[in-house]
Amino acid sequence: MSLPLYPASLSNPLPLRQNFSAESRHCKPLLFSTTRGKQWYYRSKNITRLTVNSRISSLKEPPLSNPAALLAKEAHKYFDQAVITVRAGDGGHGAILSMPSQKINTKSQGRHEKEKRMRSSYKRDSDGSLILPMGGHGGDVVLYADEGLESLLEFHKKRRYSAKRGGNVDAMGTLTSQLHDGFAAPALRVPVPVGTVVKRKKGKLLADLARPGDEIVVARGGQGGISLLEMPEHKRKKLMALSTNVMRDENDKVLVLGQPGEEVSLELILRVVADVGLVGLPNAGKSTLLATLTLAKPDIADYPFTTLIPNLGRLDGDPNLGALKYSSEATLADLPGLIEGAHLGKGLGRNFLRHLRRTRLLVHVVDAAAENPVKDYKTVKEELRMYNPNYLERPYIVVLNKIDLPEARDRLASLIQDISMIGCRETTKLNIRPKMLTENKNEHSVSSGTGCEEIKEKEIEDYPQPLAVVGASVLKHIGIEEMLIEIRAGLRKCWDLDKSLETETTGFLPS
Ligand SMILES: Nc1nc2c(ncn2[C@@H]2O[C@H](COP(=O)(O)OP(=O)(O)OP(=O)(O)O)[C@@H](O)[C@H]2O)c(=O)[nH]1
Repeated sequence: MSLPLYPASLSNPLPLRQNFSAESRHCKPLLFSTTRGKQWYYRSKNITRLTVNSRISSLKEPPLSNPAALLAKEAHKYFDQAVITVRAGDGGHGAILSMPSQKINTKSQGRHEKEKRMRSSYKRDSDGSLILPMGGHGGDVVLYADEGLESLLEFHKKRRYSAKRGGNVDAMGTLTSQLHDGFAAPALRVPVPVGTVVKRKKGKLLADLARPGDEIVVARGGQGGISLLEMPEHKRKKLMALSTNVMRDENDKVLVLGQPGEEVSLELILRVVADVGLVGLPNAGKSTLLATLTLAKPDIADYPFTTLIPNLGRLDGDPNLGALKYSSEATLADLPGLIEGAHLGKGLGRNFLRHLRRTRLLVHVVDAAAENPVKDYKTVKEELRMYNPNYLERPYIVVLNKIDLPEARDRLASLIQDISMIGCRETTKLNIRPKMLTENKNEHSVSSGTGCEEIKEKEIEDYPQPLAVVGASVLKHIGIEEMLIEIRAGLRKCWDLDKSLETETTGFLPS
């Protein structure tokens, strides 16, 4: 069996591919001219092995028995995590060519003149050797953050993404000056929601696509094969003076084959990116609040856990800012209700607590008509503290909802006072930035070093008081303006803190 050859760059004579084994480094390198310049090639057994591996890994993926039904029923389990396999396109093939036969019409032109003209029409390298066409590069696979997507559910329906292969060199066996490279296949661009973290399956972090338009090449397309000139052995020596791309023996034919595209399994993890996170017990009115303030259309119903996956809505800028109106627009995330024990995974808890990670301002929504609103409020705060104490350092406001109901309206004043008093006055700049926050308190104690014991021991009363406590009925549109004023003031405070932190670290005022 002939052994394939593998391309390597001139500057780095070791092959670029990670699966290339050490044994092949001992193979004798060969230098060829390609349309991308001179390139080294090595003989290797690995291409055959790579192809076999990729087939085995594709067989391992277990198909979902009834994906659509399962996803609809248990969307909350799947919306923020997915494993996919991407395969870049193989390179197109080069061609084996022969030099054109030179029948000379001596009547009209001299033999040397015509030969010279034909030779000069070929593409040549700087050292005068012929450049032969190459197979097209296989398409890369690129993941990019798209604002239009909100969850990773689609990736459970389709788990495999393959880019196109590069085009072959279109040749009839004879070298002509008209020959072109095979076409390079376009990259396969796969949209993912903003906030998607891309990792190699059980491996290292590749990218955090946190802003719209962020992108990463996750699999590179294979390089196209080169073309070779074939000549009977007795004429080969003469031809080698003209070009390095001369086929020396049958084994060289593998160089003409395009290289396989990379195939990788990826883990996608979605972390919701929102300026404001709505938190509260189930049925407190979080989804109704989101629907009132934004154009979002979340499911609203009179039973707990109507919200299964976070809903996002866009809040318009502050009209008082005039021409700068849109500079203060923000994203709101309505998270599923938290219950006691959420930090341990009760209810839908733990999965969703992590989605607060990238929010700046928290809005606690409390059902003021409930039996004990202060206890409900404390339950939610305690769950946040147990999951990640840093969440309690963040600026927040409290909305006492459902004040259209008499039982809420009658005790509103005392509720506002009681809740305003929970916590300490001082605010710290510490950990305001969402990106600096760690996932949970265990991580926190490892990563933050000094002072973590102190944070762990703090009670909810030791964390800052709310920026504001407002009464509202989001259903009946009571107190909405006041609530909006407080949300915007809270957001401005977060942005100001961000700026001052930036100035402290860089020493420059941000533009
Ligand atoms: N009377 C009254 N009812 C309200 C108000 N806001 C919400 N509700 C009702 O409370 C119920 C729960 O509202 P949702 O917005 O679904 O509550 P949620 O906090 O998102 O609930 P989960 O999805 O379980 O987390 C619905 O029947 C709403 O109509 C309000 O201001 N007044």
